[in-house]
Amino acid sequence: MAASFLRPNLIRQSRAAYQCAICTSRRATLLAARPRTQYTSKLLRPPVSRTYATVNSGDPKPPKDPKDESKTEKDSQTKPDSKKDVDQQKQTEEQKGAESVKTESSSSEDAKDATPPGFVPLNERETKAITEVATMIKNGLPKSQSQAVDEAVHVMKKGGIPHELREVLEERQKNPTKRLDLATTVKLVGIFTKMSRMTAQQIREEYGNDKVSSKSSKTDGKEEPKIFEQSNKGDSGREKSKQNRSEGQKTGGPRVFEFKLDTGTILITAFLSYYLYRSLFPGEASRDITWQEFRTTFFDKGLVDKLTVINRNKVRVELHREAVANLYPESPAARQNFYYYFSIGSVESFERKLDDAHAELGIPQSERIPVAYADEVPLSAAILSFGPTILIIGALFWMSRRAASGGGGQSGIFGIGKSRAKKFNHETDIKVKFADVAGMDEAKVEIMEFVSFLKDPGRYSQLGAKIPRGAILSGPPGTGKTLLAKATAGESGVPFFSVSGSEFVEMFVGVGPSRVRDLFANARKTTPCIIFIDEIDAIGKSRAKGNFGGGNDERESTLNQILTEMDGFNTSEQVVVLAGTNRPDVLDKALMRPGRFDRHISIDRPTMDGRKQIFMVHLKKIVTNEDLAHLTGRLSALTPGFSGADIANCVNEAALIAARANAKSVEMTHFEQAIERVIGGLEKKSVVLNPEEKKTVAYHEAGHAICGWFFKYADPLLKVSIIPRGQGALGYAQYLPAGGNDVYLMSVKQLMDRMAMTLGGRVSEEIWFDTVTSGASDDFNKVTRMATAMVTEWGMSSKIGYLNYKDDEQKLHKPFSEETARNIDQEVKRIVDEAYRQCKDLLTEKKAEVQKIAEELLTKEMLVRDDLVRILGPRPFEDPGEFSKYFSGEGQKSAPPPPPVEGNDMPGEMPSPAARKIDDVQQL
Ligand SMILES: Nc1ncnc2c1ncn2[C@@H]1O[C@H](COP(=O)(O)OP(=O)(O)OP(=O)(O)O)[C@@H](O)[C@H]1O
Repeated sequence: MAASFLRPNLIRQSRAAYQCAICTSRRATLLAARPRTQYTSKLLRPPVSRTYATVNSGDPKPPKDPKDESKTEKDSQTKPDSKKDVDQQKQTEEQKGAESVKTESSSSEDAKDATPPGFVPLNERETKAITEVATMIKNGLPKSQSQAVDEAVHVMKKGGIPHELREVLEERQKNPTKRLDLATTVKLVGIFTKMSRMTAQQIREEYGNDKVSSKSSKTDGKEEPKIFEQSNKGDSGREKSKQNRSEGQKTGGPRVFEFKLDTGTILITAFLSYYLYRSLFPGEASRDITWQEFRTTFFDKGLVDKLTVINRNKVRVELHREAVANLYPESPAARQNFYYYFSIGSVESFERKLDDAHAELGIPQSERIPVAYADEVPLSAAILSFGPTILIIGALFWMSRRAASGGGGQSGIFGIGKSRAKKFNHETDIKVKFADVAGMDEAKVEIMEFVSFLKDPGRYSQLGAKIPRGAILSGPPGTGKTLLAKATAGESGVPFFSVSGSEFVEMFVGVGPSRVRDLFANARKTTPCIIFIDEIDAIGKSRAKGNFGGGNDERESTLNQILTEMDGFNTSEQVVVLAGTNRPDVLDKALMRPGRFDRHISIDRPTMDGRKQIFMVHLKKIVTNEDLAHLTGRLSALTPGFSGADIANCVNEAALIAARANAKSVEMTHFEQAIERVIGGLEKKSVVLNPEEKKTVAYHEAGHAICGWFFKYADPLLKVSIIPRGQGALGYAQYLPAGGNDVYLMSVKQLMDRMAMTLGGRVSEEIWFDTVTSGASDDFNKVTRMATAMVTEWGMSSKIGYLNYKDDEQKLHKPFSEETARNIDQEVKRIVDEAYRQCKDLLTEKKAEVQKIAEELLTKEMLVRDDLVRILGPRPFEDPGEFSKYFSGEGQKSAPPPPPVEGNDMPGEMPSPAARKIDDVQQL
């Protein structure tokens, strides 16, 4: 705000002020010698003269009388050099002032209200003194400047003088012969400048005010003029308020609100105000000017200290700060770090111009203004170039702060190398004991050794025995590997670190090994303890195999780190590492060598006995009134191939079904429904088959059932239904595993009977309908796989011989010749054709039985083993083994188990009674 109206003044007034200031400076002579005619009075005249003539700020400025101007100039040129001259000068000034007032009065006759009232001329003594001082200052100034001083004096005579000037005057009066010293001269120049500027602005404001003017008109000459009365006003105001306050207290009048300000409040307020002011009106740090402005305003006046050419296109003007500050205390140029800039076309032209200017002013070579050259990057460009870096650092900082604030320091960028292992405390978290792990007796014996080592290491060390570092628990999903590891920790009463192999893998390089290090470091702090790494195949894959297609260095280095850490254990360190995997075959050999995972404990799906025990464990948790021995036997017979997790799920499912039926306890039917549901999926009542489709499904299922019933080595049917279930299965059937026991070996006869039974559905359709359906595709798939395995793996084809061509998906080329391939195809087809013939012969022979079963199915939708016995008579072959014990009872609602599960070497292919029927637990 201030800058906006000061700027023109600065340019106009700087000349007058400067000319005085330099009287005492080194360059005074130089400048005095300068041809002064170059300054035109019009250009240099301070605005005071115009302002003074215009009382009302809103009025247009009256044009200057050229006569007056020339006259003033003429007067200014007169340089009094004696006391007489001074008197004469004084008279001239007075006369001029009077004339001026007269001129103003006459020029404003039309607008009387514009006449400035209340002007109090100085008393005679002061007038004389001020004129004297002005004369001294004017000495050596160009005439235009003298005129400016004259005009300031003129204004002062009307408006009064400030205290400082009065002091100077008094000093002069005491010692009239004394010459003005440098400090006083500078001070006086400042006062004159300020005076003229203040007069220009304030007279308009102060004396345009009627109230003030009427008040002022009453003042006599002894009083301080209004424009310098502010401090007095303040004092009297304070006194008045004091007076008011005491009066108010006395009279009980309105209380005057008082602000009590302490130093702290003042400082804070000052700081806040400054901050607010700075943010609203940011101070200038630079200002652009033109060459001409530079020349006339600064250069010609000797205010320039140094010039710096920046980036060859701009020049920074460094001024003599003290001189500028003394002359123009309010000018921004007086501030530190404020610079003027002007643009140049080229450095050469600038240098030429500067040389010319120096020459013009007659400045000798040795005193010329120094010019420096610099390359500077603008702040904005610097910020821009550093922007991305700052942004990244900021983001990292922010992320680290976030990491530190949440997630216990394990999330975020700095927690990335920390192990994610969950630590279970044996006292609070791990309640699992070996009693909770049913079956797997051999595995338990193996792992028990770790428990006794952790409990009593001395027993082993005293005999010099080294305890195995760890064990790999391998087996199909849900067979209780984690449970066994937990039970080990629970039994030995040590902390248990559980982590999944995949948690070591991150997208950042080096995170895996670092997490491994961290995990083992933590474990060592809390020895004895157990580390359990689940799904270790995620990192422990064979390095040779894993490298296929580019390799995975990160995974390898994680594995190496595990190997190193396990090697690094002291024999005394009681840290046992257990690892679980479903794919022991892909693990790196180095992991399995003695000294690392010494023990390899294979946990298979539970046997009949194991299932019984597992059922027993889980049945304890639910309410049932059934005979537990019979129940567990029957249920385990119904669930061949079920893993521990499947059994746990079944028991829980049964409890849920019972709860849905509002039963008081869980009954056998609930368990059977649960098993059906686990095997076949939900009944889909919404899928409604049309009668023709239903008939086809019924005859399809009847074909399977008859085959199962009359082929000796096929699996006899326990239950069949044509209610759609699961994902697109239109029928559902359960069979007793062949021979009534868990199957470990399959003979050619068994395989042929099973294949024939699998084809029973399609053959029945062919016999009973004009056309066949797509419902047997899954059957064909199974049959093909069985026949292929017979030919290529089990050596059951005389043509191919005793060779194993097991299909390996990772191999791109078949390991046999084209001719062998053709022979394999022929043999597979031959076997399937044989099975087909066997099936067709049977179903043609038993056409009536097929029809009976199918019709019954269509009416009842579901048949159990007893229905089959009723319709077909007892099965012509004895059912050996334990199964008969649980399924021979009359009227028992049977829910027979699914077929045996395909193990590594077991076929386990079963017929699909209907399209996409799910009858193999492995497909669940
Ligand atoms: N032998 C068993 N005795 C009792 N419950 C068992 C047994 N095996 C499995 N379970 C049940 O199955 C659940 C899952 O078992 P667990 O998590 O140990 O399987 P896993 O072999 O580690 O599976 P994955 O290989 O998928 O990790 C257990 O919580 C438990 O309820």
